[in-house]
Amino acid sequence: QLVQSTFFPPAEGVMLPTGSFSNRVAFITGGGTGLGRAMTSTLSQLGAQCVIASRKLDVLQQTAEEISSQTGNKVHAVECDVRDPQAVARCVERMETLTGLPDVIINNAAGNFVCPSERLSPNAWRSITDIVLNGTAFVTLELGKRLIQSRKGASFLAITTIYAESGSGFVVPSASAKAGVEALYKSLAAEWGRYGHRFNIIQPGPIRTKGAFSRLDPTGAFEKAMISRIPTGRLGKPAEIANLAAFVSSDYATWMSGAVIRLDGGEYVSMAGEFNELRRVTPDQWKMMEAMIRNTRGS
Ligand SMILES: CC/C=C\C/C=C\C=C\C(=O)SCCNC(=O)CCNC(=O)[C@H](O)C(C)(C)COP(=O)(O)OP(=O)(O)OC[C@H]1O[C@@H](n2cnc3c(N)ncnc32)[C@H](O)[C@@H]1OP(=O)(O)O
Ligand SMILES: NC(=O)C1=CN([C@@H]2O[C@H](COP(=O)(O)OP(=O)(O)OC[C@H]3O[C@@H](n4cnc5c(N)ncnc54)[C@H](OP(=O)(O)O)[C@@H]3O)[C@@H](O)[C@H]2O)C=CC1
Repeated sequence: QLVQSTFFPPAEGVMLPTGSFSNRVAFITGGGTGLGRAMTSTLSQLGAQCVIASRKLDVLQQTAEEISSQTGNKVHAVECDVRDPQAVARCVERMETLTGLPDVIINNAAGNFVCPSERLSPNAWRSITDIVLNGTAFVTLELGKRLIQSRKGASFLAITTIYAESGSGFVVPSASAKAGVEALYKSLAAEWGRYGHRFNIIQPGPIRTKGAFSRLDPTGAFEKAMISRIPTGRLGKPAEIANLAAFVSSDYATWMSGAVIRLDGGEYVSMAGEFNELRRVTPDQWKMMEAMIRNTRGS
């Protein structure tokens, strides 16, 4: 952490009023681990009945039991590989039996690893884009059609990343798929408002989770450099994403649709600005540079 991080301590308590999600059902893909788990925990604390879905049923069940026993609200675990549209349909059928159709859908499941693009096999490309773009599309279309049929409104949220906008080397399948997810959600925000559906996007900056860090910084060599370019001087916390996701999915945000919200401690703008490296210039060096600039004449 950098010294300035003391100005920006994370508030990790639940932000919204108790009961904000009473009588609501939330469906969270990848809800068994990392950020998905944090979002599930927050929504459950706020009164939601949650359904979490991913490939590893044992992981889901453990998370579901831990959160349910803490909050007193039921969390259901449903096995689902989002790459398989038939598995998604079966998962949604199971959810309809358990809880009915959801009020809140969070497309959070993802796959990623750092890899020079010239080393990617077609299957490596497919494995990431299938989870991230096709998986999000299959979940969204399956639920969207059923919600439309039932005339029920819902809030859809996709978790993308700051490089969905800029692109990024070494995570090219993820960058391409996350950009596709953003186009999907912005497009549906325009098309499906008439059915009572909102679509929003959160772009997190780096937040320590086992899933992300083990695949994106396996040696730990890049963490220091990452933190040094974040103006608020620290990584994000899962609870910070969870509070924002809860707000975006809540009745306090019913006028929000088609929004792309970056939560990254300022990392994106810090990497983007042409002259931001001048942060390293010392006061004495500035004195000298200013004198040189002021002395420039006629050119
Ligand atoms: C430090 C953090 C800073 C910023 C973070 C910003 C953004 C973060 C975005 C994220 O999405 S983080 C979330 C990360 N979490 C996960 O990835 C969890 C799920 N991931 C997985 O299950 C695996 O990692 C998976 C994506 C590879 C999928 O697993 P699956 O079992 O379906 O695939 P396979 O193991 O069969 O592999 C498929 C295919 O890919 C090739 N491959 C796998 N790993 C690599 C690698 N490291 N480098 C190159 N290629 C790889 C593998 O060889 C297969 O291809 P072939 O069949 O051999 O051709
Ligand atoms: N942590 C970070 O720094 C950042 C994370 N993000 C995004 O946040 C989200 C959560 O990531 P994070 O919590 O860090 O990482 P995790 O690895 O913990 O979360 C990924 C989740 O996706 C699930 N998943 C993967 N493949 C599938 C599949 N085929 N079907 C269903 N579920 C699947 C995994 O469960 P299982 O293995 O059981 O299937 C896992 O629970 C992702 O969208 C990621 O891109 C974005 C920017 C930064």
